[in-house]
Amino acid sequence: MSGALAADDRGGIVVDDLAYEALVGATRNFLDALAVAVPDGPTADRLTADLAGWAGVLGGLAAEERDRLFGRRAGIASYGQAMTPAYRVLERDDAGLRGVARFGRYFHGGKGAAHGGAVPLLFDELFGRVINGEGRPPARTAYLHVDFRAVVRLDRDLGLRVWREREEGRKQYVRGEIRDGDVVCAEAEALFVALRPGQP
Ligand SMILES: CCCCCCCCCCCC(=O)SCCNC(=O)CCNC(=O)[C@H](O)C(C)(C)COP(=O)(O)OP(=O)(O)OC[C@H]1O[C@@H](n2cnc3c(N)ncnc32)[C@H](O)[C@@H]1OP(=O)(O)O
Repeated sequence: MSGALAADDRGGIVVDDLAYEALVGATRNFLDALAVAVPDGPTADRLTADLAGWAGVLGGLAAEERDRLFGRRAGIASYGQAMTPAYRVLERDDAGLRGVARFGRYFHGGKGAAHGGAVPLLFDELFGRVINGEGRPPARTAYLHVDFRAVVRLDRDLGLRVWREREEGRKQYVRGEIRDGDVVCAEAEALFVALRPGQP
């Protein structure tokens, strides 16, 4: 077993964050390879069977939402999920965060640029992380506005910045930007509304 960044024991299962981070990274590499590959029939059949086998293994390890790891491990890259482009938080406090992101080939839209839906997806993820900080009631996105200023190119380290703008009762406004060097590729603004007790 690899050394753990953090480990805990969940009903006899020892969680190893380093191993899980590597698994999510391997999943991202797989999706990037899938997005550009042209497999012949037998190769596609073999891969389909392998994937079905692993889906069965993982299916036998399913946990309740509160005990899952995917998107729930603050100490590892992208909180341990592969749904959004990969990111890493470099600095974070209650006011916001700075980090880096990389859009892999899985997020290709066309002509070398990232898919237009992947950009808001990343903003929503980052905004949610900032707004749903320690000790705050959970809040959901009410709206998310994105301005696409320049194409987001794939396989490049991009700068991220997210900051809380203002708060009005349950309403919290947040802004962010994605930069490629000095070029602002996308800017976003969102409203999050804190949930009342019992709200889903
Ligand atoms: C969770 C843990 C995650 C923790 C983990 C975090 C990881 C990432 C999370 C990403 C976050 C998401 O994607 S969340 C998933 C995407 N979002 C959703 O599914 C939300 C669906 N919508 C809803 O559930 C609801 O509409 C709410 C909760 C947003 C608001 O409903 P409500 O609670 O009944 O509040 P309501 O009275 O309507 O509105 C309250 C105030 O906000 C204003 N308001 C409401 N919507 C809007 C709007 N679109 N544009 C302008 N203003 C609006 C109202 O005018 C009002 O202002 P005033 O009259 O008071 O001035």
